[in-house]
Amino acid sequence: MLELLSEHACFGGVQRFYRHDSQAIGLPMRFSVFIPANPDNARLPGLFYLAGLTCNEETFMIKAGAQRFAAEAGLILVAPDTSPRGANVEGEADSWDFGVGAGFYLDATKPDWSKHYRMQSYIHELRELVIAELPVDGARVGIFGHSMGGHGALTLALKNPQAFKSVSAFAPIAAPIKSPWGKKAFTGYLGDNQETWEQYDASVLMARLQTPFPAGILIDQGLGDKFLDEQLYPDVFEAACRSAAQPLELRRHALYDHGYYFISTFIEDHIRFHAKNLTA
Ligand SMILES: N[C@@H](CCC(=O)N[C@@H](CSC=O)C(=O)NCC(=O)O)C(=O)O
Repeated sequence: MLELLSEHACFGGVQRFYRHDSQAIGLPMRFSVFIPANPDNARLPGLFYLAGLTCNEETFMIKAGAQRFAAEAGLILVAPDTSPRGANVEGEADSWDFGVGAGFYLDATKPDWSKHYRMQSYIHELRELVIAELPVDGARVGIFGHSMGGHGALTLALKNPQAFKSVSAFAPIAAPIKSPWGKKAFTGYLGDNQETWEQYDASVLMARLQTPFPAGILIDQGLGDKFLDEQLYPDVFEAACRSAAQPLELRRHALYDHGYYFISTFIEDHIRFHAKNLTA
């Protein structure tokens, strides 16, 4: 059951914040939704946004400026939190890139973490929930995200193309097996066997892809991003797309950094990309 926490008129539609008891996580979780004006109560395409390290369910709705364009396109936006809250695992709040605010959109297997840190399953649960409880058309759901959330969006879509029919990302952690953030998260949540990490590496999944996304994948990357060289590896994902014959538009932008000024600059293009793919 959904508990409505707050509701705000926004661009002719409504911005809402909800809490619910998650079965996948085993704890209450929060998420946000933007629903455009929908006088006929029609089923509308839905677009999930997965946020990055240190973010929560509010960050995207407050900072990205997406609602204006979702209102124009007739898209419902859904933004989950980035980790369980209140799991009380020892050390879970000790660093900003692991634990609280850093669930990495995977299902942990290591003891202590495996009980609640199940964000991959949670995103699927939330998808089913918004289809059941809100006017989201289950046949027209897309996904995008930023940094850790870009990694989440790419891996969830690549593994579940029937669930997520359109995918894009801002500055994704595109080859986490090579990235210090990814190595820390995978070691902590999954253990030392690197073969188990591959199911959560977008570049590995892309290299093995059987059926490309016909509408292509859109990625924007700032060249002034301080995390680009050490953490993100868009070139590795680009090479994997080439080998899998996956159409990819990877746009590299001089000067832009890793933050929400970058995202808000290009958010309109992403909303239009998904609206086109999900209404075709
Ligand atoms: N605290 C960190 C910076 C954390 C950061 O930059 N988080 C990004 C996502 S990074 C990858 O997932 C973010 O989206 N932050 C929210 C925001 O409002 O910018 C540091 O000290 O560098």
